[in-house]
Amino acid sequence: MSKSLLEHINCPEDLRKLKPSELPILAKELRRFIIDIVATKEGHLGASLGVVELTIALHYLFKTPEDLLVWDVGHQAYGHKILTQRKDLFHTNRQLGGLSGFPKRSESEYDTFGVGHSSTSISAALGMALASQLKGDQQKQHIAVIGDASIASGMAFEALNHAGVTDANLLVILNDNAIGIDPSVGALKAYLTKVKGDKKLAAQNNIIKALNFNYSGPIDGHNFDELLTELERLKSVKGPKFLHVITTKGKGLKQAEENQVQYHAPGKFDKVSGDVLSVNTDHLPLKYQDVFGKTLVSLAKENKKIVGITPAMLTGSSLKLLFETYPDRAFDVGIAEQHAVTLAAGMATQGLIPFCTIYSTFLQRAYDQVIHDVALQDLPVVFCIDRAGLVGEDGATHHGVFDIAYLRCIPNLIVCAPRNELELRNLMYTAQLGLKHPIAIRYPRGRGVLSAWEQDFEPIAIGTGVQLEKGTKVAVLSLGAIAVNCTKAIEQLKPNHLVGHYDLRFVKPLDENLLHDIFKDYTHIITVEDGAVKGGFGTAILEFANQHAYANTIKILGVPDRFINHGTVQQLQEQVGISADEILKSIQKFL
Ligand SMILES: Cc1ncc(C[n+]2csc(CCOP(=O)(O)OP(=O)(O)O)c2C)c(N)n1
Ligand SMILES: CC(=O)[C@@H](O)[C@H](O)COP(=O)(O)O
Ligand SMILES: [Mg+2]
Repeated sequence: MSKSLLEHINCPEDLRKLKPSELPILAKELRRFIIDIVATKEGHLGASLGVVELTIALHYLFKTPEDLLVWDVGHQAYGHKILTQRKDLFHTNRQLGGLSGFPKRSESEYDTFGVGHSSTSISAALGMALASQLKGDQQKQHIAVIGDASIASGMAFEALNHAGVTDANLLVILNDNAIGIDPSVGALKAYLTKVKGDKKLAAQNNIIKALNFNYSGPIDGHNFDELLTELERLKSVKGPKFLHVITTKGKGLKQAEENQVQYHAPGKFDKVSGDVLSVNTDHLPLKYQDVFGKTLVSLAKENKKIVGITPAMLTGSSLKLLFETYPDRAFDVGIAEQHAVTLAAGMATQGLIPFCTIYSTFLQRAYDQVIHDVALQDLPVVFCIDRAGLVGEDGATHHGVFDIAYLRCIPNLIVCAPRNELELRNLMYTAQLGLKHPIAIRYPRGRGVLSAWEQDFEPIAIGTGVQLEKGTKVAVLSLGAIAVNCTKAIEQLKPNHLVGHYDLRFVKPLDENLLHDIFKDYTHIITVEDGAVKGGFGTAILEFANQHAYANTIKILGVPDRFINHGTVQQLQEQVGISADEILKSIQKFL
């Protein structure tokens, strides 16, 4: 039986031995390879399928890894990984100990820049190009591949603005498929749509040319003739260049082309039919994101001041539920976390109650806006911080483990975490009752723990915790949803009189009355959080103990001072010592 082309290819040097006429065959095989593995191992699908031809063309024509290729976000880089020495390992993608789902410098010399968060590629590639210039290297090519949603972000614009006044050897490739995770938004999207239909506009009234780039395109990103001809030409064009490529997200798998939102990361699917494997989830608790979305709709019905804001995670955060009910009161601002936060601040100055929902990891990008625009002016913005804690397979770039530490030090800001869906609802309810300060409510990725999550709203007094279990010797203090692991650990000790369990709920302000009682009643304290130990919840408890000269032993469980890679949430919690079993071991040391 004759071997496939892909079987012969371990690295781009092998690829470069192929004839141009063989590339479409390779593209077909590469697509099949990606589909077959992602169907069972899960991961990001649509984006990688969309850039198969572009990936092959880039490695075919450029001399990678000497020429530097930077992928933006990196969720589209599966083809790149497979063609750059990782084909045999690709089945381990995103699993514990396996390949990362994103380019990563420590994984391969072909991964020139670590990514996961969007809109960094132009800055990084420009930095590399300027470094080459300073080193006197005239030969090296520097290429950033960025999507239409990612290029609309502030960071990407900052980089274009800089690049346009340099003579750096930089090629920016815009992979325009008119969609991010959800359909792309904004005036730039409208402009790009017009350019696709009206080539004259691209030639005359061109926003990229105005920034001093040599613009070409739009070209068909699935057509090798067009791609190879244009990329070859651009190799010898000096200075900053911009190639506008049109592709279809999910290309080559019918369902992925037709349902681009779902097939961004579809979970398991049938590799032959392409259908997503339907799992009956009726008996399972809702996802936290849906409790947020549904609760916001209920609150917005009663309180006309409520609006919702998301930076490009309309589906992921379930803000789409508000959008479907009140389209005028829900804002998807694109990948623009900084803008989302300051937009919320502006709205709050005018008496609106903005619920700004942002993944914990992406809020990192808007840190100054949280401090300078919201907290400093004490504006009552409600931050609903989704994907807080370890998120699993997306890994180090996406774990939401820093927010407790980076928010707790900000004056005026209330920081809390619901233990379950009811508490999430009640905290959201409390937040729109005329609160005079900003509040951050953090909750995890995935499902909650309750079946009866929808009950009458009850306000929660700010800065109050609750006793879940009374003990005498060891007090376990948890913050938020990680309480479930503590409960499971303590249940294994039954009959238990020694171990108490308290959900502090608020890391700021702390429930000092409750803490005084705990420190008086127990000798040993164990704090548990799904966040960074340095500066986090446990540290807050330690500060309290020091301030009041308590001498109890305090053990802090949480995410240690290193980046945590990918794996299932359960595996990673085990690894860092916050799974039920690991918490139990820590408790037993004090018994
Ligand atoms: C700073 C940041 N915000 C949000 C995200 C979540 N995110 C990942 S991919 C994506 C959409 C990217 O769209 P685009 O750049 O058009 O690439 P495509 O998926 O179409 O290939 C978003 C919003 C992110 N990775 N980084
Ligand atoms: C690549 C990226 O940043 C997103 O696609 C992210 O993986 C979404 O995470 P959730 O699956 O938690 O929505
Ligand atoms: Mg796109």
